[in-house]
Amino acid sequence: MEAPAPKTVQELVFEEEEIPEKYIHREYGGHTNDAFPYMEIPTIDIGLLVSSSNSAADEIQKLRSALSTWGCFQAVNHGMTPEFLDEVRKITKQFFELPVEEKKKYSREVNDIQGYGDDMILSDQQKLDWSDRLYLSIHPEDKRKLKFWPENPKAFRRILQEYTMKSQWISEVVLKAMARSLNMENNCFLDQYGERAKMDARFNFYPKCLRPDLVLGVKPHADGSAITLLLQDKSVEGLQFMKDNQWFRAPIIPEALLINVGDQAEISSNGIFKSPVHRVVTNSERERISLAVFYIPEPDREIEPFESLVDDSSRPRLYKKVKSYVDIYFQYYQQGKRPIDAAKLQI
Ligand SMILES: O=C(O)CCC(=O)C(=O)O
Ligand SMILES: [Fe+2]
Repeated sequence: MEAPAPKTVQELVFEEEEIPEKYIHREYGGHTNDAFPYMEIPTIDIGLLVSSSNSAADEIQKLRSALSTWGCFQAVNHGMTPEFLDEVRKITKQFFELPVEEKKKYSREVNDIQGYGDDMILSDQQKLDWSDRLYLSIHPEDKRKLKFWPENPKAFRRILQEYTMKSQWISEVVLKAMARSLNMENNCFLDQYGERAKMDARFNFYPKCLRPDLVLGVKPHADGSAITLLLQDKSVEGLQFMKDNQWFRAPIIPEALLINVGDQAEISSNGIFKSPVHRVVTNSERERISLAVFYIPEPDREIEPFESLVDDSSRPRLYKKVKSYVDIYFQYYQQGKRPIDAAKLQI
């Protein structure tokens, strides 16, 4: 007989008073979000990146500087209206508000990432994240597993389809601008990642937690993607980025998408762009949602630093060639290690 599926965090909140040991992070400092300073995260106008105006060059310089320091920026003027972003937040909330039994129609299978559920358990010592998720492959279309795509709320599939198309356009604009900012040919990232690069969506739900000082919504990690587009909750903070060994909280700009470098673009750029370590803290008063879209190279592509960014004297090659990075990623992540360390060359 199969073992019963583990409880989602939402069920724990309803049924149990004590926080189970596997969620408790002993090393976590027990601070609330407002104990941390805000990061100075740059805002970039996506419309300017595609324009031929004089300000385009300045914006591209700003992008390079953002991605080589914080590794992220707030994207505005990206073609999605604030009303549309609110609709995306609304279907996310509506899905997680459904009764548990209804959501379980979309439960992921034990060893598959797609579907609804809690943190995937890959190691015995693993600490669990205080969040429930719905993980869906959204592009290319033949990678979709529609049985996991909610039919309730009614608008879910239509809105996700539109969000997918717009996110793809934004990702391509950003990847081309990243190339130009390095004085390279427009399509070099896109060509390395392949025509059938994937996009996966992760809808995150962070229930309230009576002891936010003991748990983490998401443990510290850097993304395994090439880049990630994040739609934050409109009013509840929780996301934090690490820089120079200190945590900073990410501010909310309701109409912006927060875009960050993932490990694979750090590798392609030979370390010029930084894949930032980030985490999510929880909150005793309010639940929080977010939606991350990961842009992931085709699995059989070899990802390695561009030749033109390697120079034996001034900028030695920092990373090996990697393939199917996302597979090694999860093994490392769940043991609390940084997967990109596996790709580093000893210098
Ligand atoms: O919820 C957030 O703000 C961030 C989530 C995140 O880092 C992720 O899904 O990889
Ligand atoms: Fe992340």
